[in-house]
Parts: sequence; C-alpha cells; structure tokens
Amino acid sequence: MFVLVNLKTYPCDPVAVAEAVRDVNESTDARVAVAPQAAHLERVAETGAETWAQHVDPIDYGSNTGHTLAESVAEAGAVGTLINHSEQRLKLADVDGAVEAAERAGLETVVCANNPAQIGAAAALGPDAVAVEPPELIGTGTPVSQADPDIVEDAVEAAQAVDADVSVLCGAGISTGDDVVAAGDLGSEGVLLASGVAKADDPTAALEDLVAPL
Ligand SMILES: O=C(CO)COP(=O)(O)O
Repeated sequence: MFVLVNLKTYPCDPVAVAEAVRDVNESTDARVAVAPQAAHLERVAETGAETWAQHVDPIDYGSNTGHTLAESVAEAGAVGTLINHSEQRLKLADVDGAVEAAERAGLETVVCANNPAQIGAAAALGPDAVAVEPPELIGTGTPVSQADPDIVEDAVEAAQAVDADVSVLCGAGISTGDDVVAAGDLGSEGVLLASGVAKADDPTAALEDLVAPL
C-alpha cells in the first residue's frame, strides 16, 4: 500500500514529519511519502523522505507569475505531485496540462477527484494514479472506507474501465491502520491522508499505527 501524507498548510513542523515518514518507511513494506507545501519541498526532501508536491500548474518555463513549475518542484527534490486536489481544483483542460507538465519534469502523478465519474475522466488523462476523496469527509476523521465504501469500489471500477494501468488511492478521514486495511480491501492501492498525521500530537506514533497492519 502507498501511504501519502499531505501536509496541506497545517502548522506542523514539515521537517519533523518528514523525518518520521522516512523512519517509518524504513520499518514497513508499505511505501510512505510526504507532500509538504511548495516552500518546504527542498528542506523536506533533504531529510531523505520520499517527497511529493501538492500541486503543479499546467505551464512551461516563462511568464507565469505566482505559478508552480513542475521542473522547479522536481529540482527541489519532489518525485511526484498531486494534481486537482479538492482544495486546489482545476478545469479539465488544466488537469490534462498539469499531468503533461509533471510527466515532462519526470514527476509521478496522482490526480484527485471527488467521485467515481470524475475518477473515470481523470484516469483517461493517463496519470500514474487517481485518488478519490469525497470533499464532505475531508478533515472529519470519519474514514471514507467506512462512511462510503461504495465510492471507493465504484472509483476502482471506473478507473479500471478506462485504463487498468492507473492505480486507485482513496482518502478523507483516514487515520488508523484499520482504515488503511479497509481501503485495501475495497480495491484501493493506497491512501491519501492529512489531518491524522499533520494534526497529531505525535506524528511518528500516528504513522506507526497507520502502517502497523501492512
Ligand atoms: O484531503 C485529504 C488528503 O489529501 C484528506 O484529508 P484528511 O486526511 O484530513 O481527511
């Protein structure tokens, strides 16, 4: 299972969480990675943790003030990027452009979507993976695998119908190892989570719990 920890803009110490991600990754068969804010990418990557960006824009080098260039993210040490997170939604054409930009820069891609229909559309753009995250469950602590298991199974089916090579992750409210196991039982190949680690008093303990059954 792939466990991708999105730090959003939570007021946590990104380097401390990254060190915990690195250490826990070494102690498990699961793949554990962290997605800090763009401004923290370099410091986080220097810890040796697998580092992801939260977003890249559908742009190339040039006059794009305030945008995030995929090549710069890769140069800062990211190996992959989220695209179209529910908190950073893009138009379909821009999702397509961002996937293209990420691939140009050698970044792995996870395109987020709210529901199975959008997952099918996202899978058609040829990312490495898609992630279904019902927005109403994000940050609630109620795991999608428990509150809405059908959405995960339907997302897996929708992605496979379009492109069987695209992996499916799920997210929203995931915070325990049991949640990760439940996500896997529904056909998901990984989880995307944030508050369960970024807002935890002890992020290392939270991460250890997440991977314990894997
Ligand atoms: O948006 C999410 C991960 O990208 C999910 O957030 P929570 O884990 O806080 O529900």
